[in-house]
Amino acid sequence: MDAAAAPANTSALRLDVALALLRQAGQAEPAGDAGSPAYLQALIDQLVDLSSRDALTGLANRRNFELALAREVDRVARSGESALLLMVDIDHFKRVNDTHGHGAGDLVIRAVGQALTDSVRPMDLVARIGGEEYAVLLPNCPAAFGPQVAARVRQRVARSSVALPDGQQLAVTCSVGGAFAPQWVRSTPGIWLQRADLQLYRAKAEGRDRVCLEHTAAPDVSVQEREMLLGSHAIQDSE
Ligand SMILES: Nc1nc2c(ncn2[C@@H]2O[C@H](COP(=O)(O)OP(=O)(O)OP(=O)(O)O)[C@@H](O)[C@H]2O)c(=O)[nH]1
Repeated sequence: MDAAAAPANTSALRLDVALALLRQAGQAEPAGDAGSPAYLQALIDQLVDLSSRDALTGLANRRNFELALAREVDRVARSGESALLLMVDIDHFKRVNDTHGHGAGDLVIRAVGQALTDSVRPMDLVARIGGEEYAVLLPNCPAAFGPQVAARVRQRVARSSVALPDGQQLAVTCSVGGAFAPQWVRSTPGIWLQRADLQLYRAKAEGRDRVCLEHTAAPDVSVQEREMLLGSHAIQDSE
């Protein structure tokens, strides 16, 4: 038998914690002989999936989102396609927890995650990246569609009322900030995130339940991005 395909000695593998995690997440143990390569690969795949998802909403988690954002920055720099990043934050969420309890807060977080997923294409990535903060990454989103897409996301959340166990219906709104990745420029995920975050901050400061997008379709290139594109000498030369 091929050594690589030989079953591992499962008693030496300590699979119990991995299997308990799967059970806790409501997933079945992989089929097949425990210790066989197919079984172990399926187990690894399930654990990878678990470690990429947010436990409360099932959305992509921050780790998964950061990987996707870095990939998208590279893709945009190579292809020149435009991609939009939206940061979404539930408005006055603390009040929900304070007034209705954390259980209600969790229901709202789930409902907003679902509304976001329903408002974008399957190819877009919706992630929960903090308590009541989400990111939506929209590859191949032409600049002219940005305002429309962001408005749809905000409206979809505002339309969804959340049913609480005591029968109350809770209205929720969110603020949305967005920025396009600079095309043809090797930027960094951090700079892109910062730009979108700045717009989210504006949306909150201007009254919430609104969208703020970075103004220019081809956003200004930061000093750091210009350095990456042209080298620091070119920056000094042009100043
Ligand atoms: N129920 C629940 N609450 C959470 C979770 N994660 C964070 N929070 C709460 O989310 C609240 C966030 O409050 P703030 O950051 O003040 O934001 P906000 O009340 O939404 O105010 P604005 O964003 O300014 O509109 C805090 O009370 C956190 O405890 C979670 O997983 N579940």
